[in-house]
Amino acid sequence: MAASFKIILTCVIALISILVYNIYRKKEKSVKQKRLRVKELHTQYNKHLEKHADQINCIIKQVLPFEPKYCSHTDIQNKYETIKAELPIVDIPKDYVESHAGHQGYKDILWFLSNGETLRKGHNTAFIKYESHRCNNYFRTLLSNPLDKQQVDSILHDDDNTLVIAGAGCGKTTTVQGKVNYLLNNRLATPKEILLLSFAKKSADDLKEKLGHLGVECRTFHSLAYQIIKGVGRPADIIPPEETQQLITDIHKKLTSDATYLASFNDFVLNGLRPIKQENEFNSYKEYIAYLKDSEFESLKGMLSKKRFHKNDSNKTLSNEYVKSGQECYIANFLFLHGVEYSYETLYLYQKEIDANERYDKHKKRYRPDFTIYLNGYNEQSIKTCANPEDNLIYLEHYGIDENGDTPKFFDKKDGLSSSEHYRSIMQWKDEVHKLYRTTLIKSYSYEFTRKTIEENLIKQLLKHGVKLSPKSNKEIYAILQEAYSKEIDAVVTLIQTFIGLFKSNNQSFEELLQKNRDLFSYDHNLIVRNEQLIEVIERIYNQYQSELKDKQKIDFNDLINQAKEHTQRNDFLHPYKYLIVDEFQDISINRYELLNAIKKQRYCKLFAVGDDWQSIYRFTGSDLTLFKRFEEYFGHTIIKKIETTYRFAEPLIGISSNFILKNPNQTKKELRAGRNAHTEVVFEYEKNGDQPINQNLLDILQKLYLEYGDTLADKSITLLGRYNHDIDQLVSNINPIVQKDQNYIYVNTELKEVEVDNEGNTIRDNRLSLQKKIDFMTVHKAKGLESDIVILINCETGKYGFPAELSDDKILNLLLSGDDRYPNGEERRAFYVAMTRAKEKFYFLANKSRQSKFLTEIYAEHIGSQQEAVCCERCEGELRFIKDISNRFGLSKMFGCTNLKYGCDYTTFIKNTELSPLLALNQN
Ligand SMILES: Nc1ncnc2c1ncn2[C@@H]1O[C@H](COP(=O)(O)OP(=O)(O)OP(=O)(O)O)[C@@H](O)[C@H]1O
Repeated sequence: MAASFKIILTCVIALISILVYNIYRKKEKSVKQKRLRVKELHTQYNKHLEKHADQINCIIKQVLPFEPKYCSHTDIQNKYETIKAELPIVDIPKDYVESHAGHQGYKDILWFLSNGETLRKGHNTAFIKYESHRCNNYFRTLLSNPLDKQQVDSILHDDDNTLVIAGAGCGKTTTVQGKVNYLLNNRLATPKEILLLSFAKKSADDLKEKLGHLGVECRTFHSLAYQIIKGVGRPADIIPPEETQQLITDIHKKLTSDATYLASFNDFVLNGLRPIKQENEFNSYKEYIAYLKDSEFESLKGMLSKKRFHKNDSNKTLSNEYVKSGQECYIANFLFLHGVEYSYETLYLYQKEIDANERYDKHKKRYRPDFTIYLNGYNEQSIKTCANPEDNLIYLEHYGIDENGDTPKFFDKKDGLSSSEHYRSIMQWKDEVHKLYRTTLIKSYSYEFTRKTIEENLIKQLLKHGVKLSPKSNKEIYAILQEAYSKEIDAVVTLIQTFIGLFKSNNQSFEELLQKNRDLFSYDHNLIVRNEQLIEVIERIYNQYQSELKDKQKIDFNDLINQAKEHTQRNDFLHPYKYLIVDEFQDISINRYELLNAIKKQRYCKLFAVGDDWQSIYRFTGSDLTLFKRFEEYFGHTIIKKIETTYRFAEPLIGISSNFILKNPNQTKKELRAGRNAHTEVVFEYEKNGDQPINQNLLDILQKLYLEYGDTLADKSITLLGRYNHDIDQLVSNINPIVQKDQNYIYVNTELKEVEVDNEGNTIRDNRLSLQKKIDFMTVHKAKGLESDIVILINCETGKYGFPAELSDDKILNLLLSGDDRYPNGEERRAFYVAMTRAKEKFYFLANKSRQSKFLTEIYAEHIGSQQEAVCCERCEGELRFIKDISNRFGLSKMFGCTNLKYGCDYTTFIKNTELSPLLALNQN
């Protein structure tokens, strides 16, 4: 037993020993192998260092060091490329003990490869610091004014792409001048290697005047494109933009002989241009009134009467027919275009009888049904002498209720009733009145517009009551539109021109656009349909336009750019440039970007772009803000710099204008500051005479200016700005203070006075200035880039042709614009900003208060309104106007009414004379 145990134990011990031995052997072998591998690695690495000793040396000496100049993103990428091409990279063994002479150099190269970007930034910061110090005197004396720190900093940054974001009057052109001079002076480029580009001829000529003598090429994009095409040997016959516009207008005229085209076009002018919104879309009465003011619904009949009256047709009387909603405008036009004789809001036949009973209810007093329709050849005048008028007319009431009989949510509650209950009680009262006096009443409802049954129902009811309908032909309708809505027709044609310009610049297809229309406006079916209708019209014009260009063997400006891009892409044209410098970069369009990109891709060159996205106002020539906003996504690695000191204007205009433009969240944040210790005043001047020409207001402004400036006023530059050329028509010729008027200026001849009397009535000062002055007038778009001591913006009103001009901001353009430019009225807001920033010393907003633009309301509320007591209508926040004095047992009081009565707000209030606030007292005038 004991023996066998011993044997077993011996065996176990022997086995364990063998196991332990084996483990030990294995470990020893592995250590040996590892040592061998490390040795091998070291040998390999040493061989690598030896083999590439020259390259390592060369890289250390020639590639790694930064030259004493700006190192661009491409420069460092080139260094990486050189290193990779010259030196295969191997890992340094972890426990390598430095024994080789090349080791440290190799290590430095590896470190450079992983830290190059940080090194580049450090180098550039140091270089710019050094260079601005070195060139301090140079930049101080280069131009008439010393360049400021941000301008110099922008110039010295010399990356692949540099975008300089400027403010108005911050010296964009000055910075471009500085850049060109610096490049030439430091031999970074020869004159032939620099191309200066701008968008408008005026600005390219300005650059030529300032820099042409240095031998650099200054061009517009179009002249560059022409040059490229000419170089290829096929000079094109080009039609300029004015002719393009004329051609599109002519094509439209020709197409009006086509019945389908004409029907679609007429329908768009009548119903598509200002789509009718459902009243329930508005949250407040204020919002609703603002929409009515912007849309300015005027019936065809009203417009015709106005036009004929203003043509001095003595047989005509003026009947202003401002309908109170888009739906009523639609009904009025429907009646008119079906040959139905009607009048709008005429007093009810038995109004006197009703008034005798309804003394205190204003909804029932002076009852005016919406439409009075005359039968059997009668009209508003002849019915007065008719023996039995009720047999020859019917009334039409249009009720603003939905299918459940509810009113829009912003309607007022009344007498303890909800707005719907109150409205329905009035409807019932009207039914009773017509029954009582045996007059015929037909009705239409808001919800019929949603259901699209309005026309069908109207026709049915009118025919039932013996109204003869004689619908006008499309040709007749067009002739009426030409007379009544001529500006609308022009606006649609201009919209089509803008659309075609953007369309050609974007290289999209109509199929793509239709799809985009469905996707983008999926929330609004009516808008989709309305856009499709317009796209159909545009496509007809576009096809004809392209085929006429082909027949005439001509190309337009967009083709010019597109063709030049293709030649550049095919290397038909080889560019010699090292630098592309673009001024006014905010005006860049998709096809101009593609041309720039083709040049850059063909052979490396740097892009230096200067622009101000706050002043991008050339959307109608194809400019797209996205290219500015997302510059780096389009052009690659970019350095962004800002120049924010404005040498033109100062506070408070800087604050007011910056605040205004930054309401659009898509605009770049900038902090403008004044470059001189000055003050630029902003003045709100409200017209006193309502619809009178503004001559007197202008005289008042000049008189006030005289009190401030004295005789030096004669030397001040004064500019009148308008949104449209026709804004100057608000000024009337040949009456004081205007002696002459031209499209581009007015000539003022007046005497200004400064008279002061003491307490006894003795004159202590009597200064007079006989002012004969030419005051320039121009549109905001023309004024871009210009400046004046005093600027007066004369169109600060609401409406289709107001400012913002609602007709120019059509949603259909969103199909061709990127998301960055879809802020409501964004383009008009920028144009308003451009207007404000032309002034050096004083900026005037001149407006009629009851028609003031929403832009002006916004600025006024933010900068002035808060300092004054608000005096406005409690319902729609419109201005109150004095109506009459009232004397009753409570004493003397005054009646005020809302100035938005024209748009349907009949709010009135009575204020005791003793409680009148100073501002309301002022409103009596
Ligand atoms: N560093 C400076 N110091 C003083 N004045 C300067 C400086 N830079 C530019 N200016 C002046 O400011 C004015 C506006 O310059 P410039 O016309 O280049 O501005 P801009 O940015 O192109 O203007 P806008 O944006 O309105 O088109 C010019 O009179 C110019 O001489």
